[in-house]
Formats: sequence, structure tokens, C-alpha cells
Amino acid sequence: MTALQVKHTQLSLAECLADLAVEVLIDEADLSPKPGLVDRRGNGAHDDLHLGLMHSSALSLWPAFKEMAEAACEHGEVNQALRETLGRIGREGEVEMLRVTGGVNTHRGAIWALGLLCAAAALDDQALDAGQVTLRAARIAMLDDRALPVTTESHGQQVCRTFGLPGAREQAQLGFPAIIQHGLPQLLRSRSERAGEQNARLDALLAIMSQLTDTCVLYRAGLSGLDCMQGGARAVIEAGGCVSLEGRRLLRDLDNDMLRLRASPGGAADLLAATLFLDRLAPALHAPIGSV
Ligand SMILES: CC(C)(COP(=O)(O)OP(=O)(O)OC[C@H]1O[C@@H](n2cnc3c(N)ncnc32)[C@H](O[C@H]2O[C@H](COP(=O)(O)OP(=O)(O)OP(=O)(O)O)[C@@H](O)[C@H]2O)[C@@H]1O)[C@@H](O)C(=O)NCCC(=O)NCCS
Ligand SMILES: Nc1ncnc2[nH]cnc12
Repeated sequence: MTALQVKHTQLSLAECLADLAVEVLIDEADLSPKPGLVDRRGNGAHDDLHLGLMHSSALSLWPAFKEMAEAACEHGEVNQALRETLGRIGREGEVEMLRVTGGVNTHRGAIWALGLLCAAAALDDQALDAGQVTLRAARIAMLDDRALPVTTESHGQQVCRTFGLPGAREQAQLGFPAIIQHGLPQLLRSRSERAGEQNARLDALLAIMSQLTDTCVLYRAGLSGLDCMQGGARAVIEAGGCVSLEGRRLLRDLDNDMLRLRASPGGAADLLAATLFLDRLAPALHAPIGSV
């Protein structure tokens, strides 16, 4: 038996899912050049973030993702008790993230999206198609977390109320349309056009940015910032994506615009990580022994 076989046979379903969630967060952080976001080149539109912190934050979330998947296995169905258990684990994960980053919000949206997807995948590991998993995640997200502490309004709540637009909560409740209708199809399309894996991931991010009402961008740069993000991302895709010369030029322009506006599409970045999670889910869990 090889070392790889040992690894595969020893990991539980919840551990495999937590491994995958952390892996896609690290891949998202490393992907470069991303407009306005932390990547291998630098801090993007952030004064308080850097790549090392994104990595530490991602690694700190492994126990939370594992516990969320285990909770789903134990409950065995979508119900109120599961929703509230996930909420408690998610809040504990946020506390650990803030401890590791010294108080910087690196992955709040990712805990939400990937936590729901880990739980949804664990509920039925024989139905791992992206549509099936996001539907189960949406059914969990539709349930109210009655244990949610009453705190001051989050940035997301503030801008959703001000502009009357949907945020992270609604994205999940609708079954992650930004992933299912935009991110994942673009990832597959760019791959099939032989754009190269890094360009295909960048194109998937841009496809998400071209549609998403990202509350991080709305909070920092208002509606004009959101228009700039969506229009700029659409222009890159329409020019032929990141593999094309014109697409690359427009990507650089978009990055400059986002930096000038101090706007960082953190919500879109989380949804790219979630896109990569769904893309790898079935192969990661069903790989024949010895092939992982
Ligand atoms: C339901 C919750 C998601 C809370 O949502 P809400 O909108 O009320 O709260 P926010 O604190 O604003 O967090 C939402 C985060 O989701 C990401 N996001 C933004 N827009 C969207 C969207 N349209 N669709 C999906 N996801 C979206 C985003 O996260 C990323 O950005 C963060 C960094 O942002 P940044 O602007 O740099 O940092 P801030 O400190 O906020 O502001 P500045 O001062 O710097 O400007 C980073 O976290 C990325 O991950 C939003 O931040 C859910 O979180 C919740 O209820 N949690 C409670 C516990 C729970 O149930 N957990 C999950 C169990 S499965
Ligand atoms: N790469 C990144 N840069 C800034 N904020 C983020 N939130 C999630 N991923 C991010």
C-alpha cells in the first residue's frame, strides 16, 4: 500500500470535505492577478491583509468545516436543529479566524458559503452534482437561525437595506446563482477553449464579478463602484477573457479602477472558492483508492 492509499482510506468524509474547503481557499488567495484582491502580487485594495494572513486564516477554518460536515452526517437531513448547529459552529469559526488574523475579517463570507456547501455535500455523498449540492445548501440557508445574537448591523445588512439589493444570505438562499449560472459554466468554457487553468479560474472570477451585488464593494464604493466592477469584469470576458491580449489589458484597467476606489470584491472571491469546491467535489470524494 502506498502513502497516498493510506491517506485516502484514513480520512473521514468530513475530513475530506474540510481538506477540500481549505484547499480551494488557498487556491483562490494564490490566484493572480485578481482585481482589487489580495494575491501573489500584493495586498490589493487592503491595508490590513496580505497573502500569508489569507493562508493562515484558511488553515484555521479546517476544524469548523469538518465539524459542519460532521453535524450534517449526524442530523442526516435538512432541519432546524442542523441549521442552528451550523450557525453556532460558523460563529465559533469566525472567532477563531479573528484570533488568528488579529481581528481582520478575512473569510466571513467563505465560512458561510463553504460551510453550507460542506454540510450539503455531507448530507448525501451520492448526489454531488453542483445543482444538487447547492439546492440542499439553499434549503439549509432558508431556515432562520434563532440563536443568532442580536448585534449591530453588519456591513452587508447596512448596504442591502440602503440599496435594496441582495447580499450573501440571499445568494445562498437562491442556490448560489452566481456560481451555477456564471462561475462554473465560465470555468468549464474557458478550460474547453484551452485558456489554461489559471486563466480559466480568473475568467470564472470575472464572470461572477460581472453579475454579483458584492456587499464589500457596495460598502466601500457605493453603486458607482459596483457598476465599475460589473462593467469592467464583463468587458474582459467580452474581449475574449484573460487569455487574450485585449482581455489582459482590460483586466489591468479594472485592477487600477478597483485600487483607486479602494474596492475589494471579497464576496466574489469567496464564490470563486466555492465554484472550485463544487468543480472538484465528486472527483475528490469518489476518486478510486490510490488515485488521490
Ligand atoms: C449570513 C452571513 C453571510 C452574514 O451576512 P451579512 O451580509 O449580514 O454580513 P457581512 O458581515 O457583511 O458578511 C457577508 C460576507 O459575505 C461576502 N459577500 C459579500 N457580498 C456577497 C454576495 N453578494 N454573495 C456572497 N457573498 C458575499 C463577504 O465576505 C468576503 O469579504 C470579506 C472581506 O470584506 P472587507 O470589505 O474587506 O471587510 P470588512 O471588515 O467587512 O469591511 P471593511 O471595513 O474592510 O470595508 C471577507 O470576509 C470575505 O469572506 C462579506 O463580508 C453569515 O456570515 C452569518 O450569518 N454568519 C453567522 C454564523 C453562521 O451562520 N455561519 C455560517 C454557518 S454555515
Ligand atoms: N483574495 C482576497 N482578497 C481580499 N479579500 C478576500 N476575501 C476572500 N478572498 C479575498
